Amino acid sequence: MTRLSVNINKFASLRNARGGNNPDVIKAAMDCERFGAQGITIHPRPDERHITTKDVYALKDVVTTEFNIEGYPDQRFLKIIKDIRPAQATLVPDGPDVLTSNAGWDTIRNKEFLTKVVKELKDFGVRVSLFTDPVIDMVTGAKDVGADRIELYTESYATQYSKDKIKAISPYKKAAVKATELGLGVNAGHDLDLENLNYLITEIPETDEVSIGHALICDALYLGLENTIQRYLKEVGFYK
Ligand SMILES: CC(=O)[C@@H](O)[C@H](O)COP(=O)(O)O
Ligand SMILES: NCC(=O)COP(=O)(O)O
Repeated sequence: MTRLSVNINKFASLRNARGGNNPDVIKAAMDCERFGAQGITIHPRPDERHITTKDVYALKDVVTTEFNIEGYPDQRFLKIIKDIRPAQATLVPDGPDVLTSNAGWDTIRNKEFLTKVVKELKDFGVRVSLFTDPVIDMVTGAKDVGADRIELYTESYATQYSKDKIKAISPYKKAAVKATELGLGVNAGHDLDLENLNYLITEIPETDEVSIGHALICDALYLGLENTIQRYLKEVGFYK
């Protein structure tokens, strides 16, 4: 069964636009869980453009489902993980100034660095997932550095889905098969939405978890948060 983790970054983007506490990010996390989300994902970027360090510590006390914290493993991030001990840390190779995540790790070139940080995080009792392009060598590299899971970076799947979904999913299926062979769990995320989600899950049923933020929050503006989460749960096959 694939689990749905709701990425709540965009609640914080909206809140930060006015500097007050509307919407309340902590309440939003609790509501997402109440409405059925099986996890909460955040990506506390160094510039605090959305989720702030203060949010991270406040969320620790309220998240009762799987807490997944994403980020580049610099000293700030490592301290957050050490203090919070979430269920999962997802490492992304983002520079501090990217608009949004735009690539998976080169797990071969960064082997030494990743081996060190993956071990450090696993020693905290945290599951470690690496944001990875659907490239076999990168999946093998993720295994070699000691990761527990990969998170397939689904931007190119999402972009190509409407033109040729069979072609779009093909490298992802191969990467997921390889990951499973190697004993790695498989997560997926980035630009997943109500259009492209079900096909991904149908073609890669071994997907352990999807983390979805941008499209889900946009949908919630029209459909309401509870209804939207229920619709995403339906797409991941929760209501069979
Ligand atoms: C790793 C990943 O794909 C997401 O965390 C994505 O980067 C969302 O981050 P933003 O909300 O900052 O775009
Ligand atoms: N890991 C992906 C994520 O958390 C959300 O990505 P998006 O749905 O905001 O593109």
